[in-house]
Amino acid sequence: MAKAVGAEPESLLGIFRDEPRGMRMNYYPPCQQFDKVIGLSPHTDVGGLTLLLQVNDVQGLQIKMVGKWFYVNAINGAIIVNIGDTLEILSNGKFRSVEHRAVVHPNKERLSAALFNYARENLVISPLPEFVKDGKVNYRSISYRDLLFTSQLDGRNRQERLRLEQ
Ligand SMILES: O=C(O)CCC(=O)C(=O)O
Ligand SMILES: [Fe+2]
Repeated sequence: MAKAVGAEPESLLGIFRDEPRGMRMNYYPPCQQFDKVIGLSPHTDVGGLTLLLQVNDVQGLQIKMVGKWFYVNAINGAIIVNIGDTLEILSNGKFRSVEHRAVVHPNKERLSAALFNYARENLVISPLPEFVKDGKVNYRSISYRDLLFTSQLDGRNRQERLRLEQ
């Protein structure tokens, strides 16, 4: 990703190397009233990259694009890679975190496992100079701690609040 903007890979790698990882296992029981409930509310992940596996190959992950929800339809056993808010800010918006949610299946249970990579807890996150073209900084700085603790399941609101007016 750093190479995509002509930067040294170390500029991004250095931020996540040897830092904590988190893993979440999600279990979604089947629900006949699948159109009236939600498995996991719309949100973006907070960290760098998320590696996500639909453990028992039941689809349920959806992403929002141009105001509409779409199934991801992942290949069986494939790992889905999502971009998180930290990476969006570091990359000055070159890579955008994806708003996603999980829906439930009417008669199949669903399992997913997500591996998150986090930044150093005392890091102040702001766009890396390598990603700032023409001096245009698109995001306010925020401590990683504050970003983490303002995390809520509220769609893309968190990083939209950090975007600077153009
Ligand atoms: O179950 C899924 O496919 C999504 C899980 C997820 O978004 C998460 O754990 O952050
Ligand atoms: Fe997520």
